Amino acid sequence: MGLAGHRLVHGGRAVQAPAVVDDDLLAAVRAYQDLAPLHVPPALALVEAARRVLPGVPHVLCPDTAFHAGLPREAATYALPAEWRRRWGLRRYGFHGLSYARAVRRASELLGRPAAQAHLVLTHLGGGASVCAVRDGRSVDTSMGFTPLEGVPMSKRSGSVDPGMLLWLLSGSRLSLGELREGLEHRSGLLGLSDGLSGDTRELVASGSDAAELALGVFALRVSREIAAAATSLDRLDALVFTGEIGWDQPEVRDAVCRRLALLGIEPPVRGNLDADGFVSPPGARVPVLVIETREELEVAREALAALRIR
Ligand SMILES: Nc1ncnc2c1ncn2[C@@H]1O[C@H](COP(=O)(O)OP(=O)(O)O)[C@@H](O)[C@H]1O
Ligand SMILES: CC(=O)OP(=O)(O)O
Ligand SMILES: [Mg+2]
Repeated sequence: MGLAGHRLVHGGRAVQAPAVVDDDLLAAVRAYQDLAPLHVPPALALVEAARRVLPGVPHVLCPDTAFHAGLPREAATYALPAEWRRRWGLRRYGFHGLSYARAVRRASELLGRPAAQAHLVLTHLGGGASVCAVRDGRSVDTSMGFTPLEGVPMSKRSGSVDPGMLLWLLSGSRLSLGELREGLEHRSGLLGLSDGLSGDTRELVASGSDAAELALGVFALRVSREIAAAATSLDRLDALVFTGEIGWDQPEVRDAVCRRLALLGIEPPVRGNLDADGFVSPPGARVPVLVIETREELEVAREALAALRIR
């Protein structure tokens, strides 16, 4: 028997754990697609096509949000009118959960400590970027919220910006809703910071221009700030974990982030890129720094199999 596993970035309230697809579930997911417009519509189109090509196998949706489903309420709640929160289900969900679930398991193997006892800060830096605090193996805070637009700057997405500025841009006839969305989702982040040069840190590091330096500087500041903030949810820091495409292949970014975190006992890495998951911190470092390759597809396979075994 076969099965097909699918990454679903936003499960909303419809899919809080890996679940086998049927028509009702897909209809429920469709209600959430505009909360992750870059991710969910193409994923749903793929699920529909895969169901037509492989009608005889179960299709399992594995949500990014599942890893954060148990966020403490202080971490999940926005300081907004309670009536709005109730009416529209406004809350912080968190994303990159498949990446974090696997990275926590790999980090605990490398640290020789059970995942259920691990206190970690992890950062997934790639097309999308986020930070997550893990306490006793569970997500207790994360930088992305209701949508994958909150938090640190990303390749082309803005991350958090002053909500008052967004209101100002929308008022009068400065920007339309469509223009604002397009700018925040496609022309911001590293690309916007570097004045359109690139959303890819490899090109920014190679460029060495003033605009590239500004982009990398803002990125390192925002990521290290979010890491320090995440650490306030932990009693101790067993390790800092870099993952995501940039986390994996950009030693200059890891170095710039770690240099800002001396107060947390983190030292600059002594190793560059690795061939396999491992340590980049010096031997005996007070806080080990780990680099773990993103393999979301392996986590999807694992979670999809587990979902079927339970049934
Ligand atoms: N150092 C980097 N290495 C790899 N990808 C990078 C790097 N810096 C930025 N990126 C961007 O991150 C994305 C990684 O690819 P992909 O995995 O498809 O994106 P996503 O994280 O959105 O799933 C690409 O858009 C790429 O341009
Ligand atoms: C949730 C998210 O932003 O995912 P990605 O980094 O794959 O775009
Ligand atoms: Mg990705």
